[in-house]
Amino acid sequence: MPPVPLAASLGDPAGVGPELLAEAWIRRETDDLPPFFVTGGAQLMAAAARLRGLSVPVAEIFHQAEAAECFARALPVLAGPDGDYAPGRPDRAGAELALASLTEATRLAVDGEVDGVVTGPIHKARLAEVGFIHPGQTEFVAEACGVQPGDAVMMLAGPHLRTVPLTVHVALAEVAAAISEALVERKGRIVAAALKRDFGLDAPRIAVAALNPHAGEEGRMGDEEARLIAPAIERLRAEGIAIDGPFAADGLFAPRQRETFDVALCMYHDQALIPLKALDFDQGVNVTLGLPIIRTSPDHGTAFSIAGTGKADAGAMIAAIRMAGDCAQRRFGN
Ligand SMILES: NC(=O)c1ccc[n+]([C@@H]2O[C@H](COP(=O)([O-])OP(=O)(O)OC[C@H]3O[C@@H](n4cnc5c(N)ncnc54)[C@H](O)[C@@H]3O)[C@@H](O)[C@H]2O)c1
Ligand SMILES: N[C@H](C(=O)O)[C@H](O)COP(=O)(O)O
Repeated sequence: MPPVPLAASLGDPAGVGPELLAEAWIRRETDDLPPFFVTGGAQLMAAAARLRGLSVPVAEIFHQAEAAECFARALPVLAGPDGDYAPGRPDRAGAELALASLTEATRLAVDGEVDGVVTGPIHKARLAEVGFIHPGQTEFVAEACGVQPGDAVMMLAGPHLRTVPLTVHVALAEVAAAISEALVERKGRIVAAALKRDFGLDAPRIAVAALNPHAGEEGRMGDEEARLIAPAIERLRAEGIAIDGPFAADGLFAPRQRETFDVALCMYHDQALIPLKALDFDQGVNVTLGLPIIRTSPDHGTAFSIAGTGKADAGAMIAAIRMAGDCAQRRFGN
């Protein structure tokens, strides 16, 4: 029986998503990628590949079951909404196409028709203009799965580091108020379980970053560490989770420190994403933990300014496809 494929959404069609999916297909053998297909946009995908100078035969398919069979000779694209390829020029029609593609890929995963979904980069402000009410794709996919947004945990993963932001798309001014013992405990448990189930780590080591400089310097620069973070860590340790901290965040990502943990639970978006993107931008994957489906995405965004120029690196997209396949294999044995 052919393997169950992955569904990939286009992302914003004016961004780098389509050309990087085309490049991933070209590199399917050298990079040993699992079969995937794109949800919608057959003409657009062909145009994106052409402009990047890639010879990619596009096969329009009418059912996901056809994807694995034709993947070796053509890039399968599920028949559906399409559009003109206008790299670097986002518009309303493109945002609608991005949303339709994401919705269909997610539906197929939720219905168990595909092994997982790889979401192309969307532009959140453009999507909001066409009725997307979620802070990001993480929360959209969570809702489609019937999972509370807080229980869908964003992890960024690269060859050198894995990080999880405790608070995500929250203004910096609101971060301290959003941190609670319950949130640290809830996300800590989800991270520990997911690294076991989907990443094959028997006893994942979690390092928790402090919020304040010098981990609060014994209360002189904030007390969230002693009041909220440390008690939650203690309770998780009592449950048998290998978790430690809170550690001053400035030293946590130094090379020697990185060897002491499998994932860093960080307090806010940039605390988690800056080290990851500094070290692993071209191979960084955004993966959602705690879902009944597998969902990954490249760590980068739409990069409108370089879309269609051939400058965009396909490494993160390729890593996202490979990671979705690896997680699916561990979880479903496909
Ligand atoms: N996976 C996702 O859906 C995802 C991830 C991150 C950001 N975003 C969204 O993307 C939009 C733009 O965000 P941004 O400008 O902060 O980040 P961005 O990642 O689009 O761009 C940041 C910088 O990195 C460069 N870059 C991005 N991808 C690259 C690649 N593959 N190869 C080479 N260079 C690359 C860009 O040219 C730019 O200089 C925002 O709406 C943001 O929310 C989406
Ligand atoms: N915070 C993510 C990043 O910078 O990589 C990005 O905004 C994607 O978020 P979603 O996967 O929730 O769209």
